[in-house]
Amino acid sequence: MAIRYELLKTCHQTGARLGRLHTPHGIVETPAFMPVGTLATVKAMSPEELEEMDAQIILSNTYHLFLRPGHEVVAAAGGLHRFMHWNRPILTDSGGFQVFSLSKLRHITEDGVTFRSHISGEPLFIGPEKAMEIQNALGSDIIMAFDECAPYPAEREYVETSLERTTRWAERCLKAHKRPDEQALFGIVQGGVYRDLRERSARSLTALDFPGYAIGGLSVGEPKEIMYDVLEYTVPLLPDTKPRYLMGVGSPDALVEGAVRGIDMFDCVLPTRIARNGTTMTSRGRLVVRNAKYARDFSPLDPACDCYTCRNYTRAYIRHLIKSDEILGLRLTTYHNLYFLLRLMENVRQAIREDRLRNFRDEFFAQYYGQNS
Ligand SMILES: Nc1nc(=O)c2cc3nc(NCCN4CCCCC4)[nH]c3cc2[nH]1
Repeated sequence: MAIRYELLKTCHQTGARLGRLHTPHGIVETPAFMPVGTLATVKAMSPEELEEMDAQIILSNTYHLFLRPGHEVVAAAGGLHRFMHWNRPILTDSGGFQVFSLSKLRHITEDGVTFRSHISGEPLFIGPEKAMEIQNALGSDIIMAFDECAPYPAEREYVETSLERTTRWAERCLKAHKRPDEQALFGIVQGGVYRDLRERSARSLTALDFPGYAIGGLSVGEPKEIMYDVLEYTVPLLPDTKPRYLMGVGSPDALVEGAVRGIDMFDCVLPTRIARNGTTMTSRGRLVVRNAKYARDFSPLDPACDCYTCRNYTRAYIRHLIKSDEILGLRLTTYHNLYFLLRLMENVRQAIREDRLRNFRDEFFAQYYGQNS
């Protein structure tokens, strides 16, 4: 078995669970947040800094690495872990979502998706078999089925046709996957915001007995309340002995609300992306450090944070760096934002251990969202 999920405890106050995901590159305590390293690097962070802040697992992208440098180059380096000098677990997304969010002139057929590279413009193709070939070559510990993430909003019949094809693609992925003992293939539940379609997708995929399940098709512009509704009726359809991964979700409220509803794994570019324009996450809410009001503020980004950035630098200095486009500026804000979310997930795990996640959520939200409202 490539991975083993150990269910340690279910929170009595909520549907949250404490787990341990055993992978060939180490153990992931769940619920866990996965920093996104799309191009084989978590932007502005070194692997040593990610280890220092206790990032347990990171995400990388099939689509991007297929285009550049090419999965054959990564394979020749000995795989993604060797290539990027990261020896903890890696999860790779399968490319479906990225083709739609990045490339032009894409065209879906039963075979897969033809598109033009957003870098060179050359015509390319990815389908289930190609997505497996690329991820097998990358050597990530967890790989994702090739799917279509239906847009939001989308007509019911579009979502239905799409989920039926995604299920057929999932079966083709299972057949094409060459290394099931070393790399765990997760199925991805689709179905948009239609309850009966979500149930159909979940039932079809659980019948195929994947080692883990992702909930896709969310965090694509739908209101958060709708996302939480979809989780309420989709998560219970997934086996509780296997990990559940909510794709593309990473704001503090959505991480806590997702954990409350039984999600074990999350990923999002949010913390690293907003850091690069000087927006930081603090225990008292978002702080846009480039704002003039911090020009002479010699306190840390977050007085309640003990990260490298908050122990050694001030808002005034970080603001100066960001305004001056100094590389150290975005490194410091990135370090802090990732540290903040990783600590948040640690606090969520502790709250589950103590059966008080609902209380924790209320206290955290009052601090994070209260002051700014
Ligand atoms: N294979 C696959 N299938 C999905 O349905 C999927 C659904 C997703 N939904 C998101 N949302 C990302 C939202 N993100 C928020 C911060 C700014 C950039 C976009 N990422 C996703 C990735 C996905 N990957």
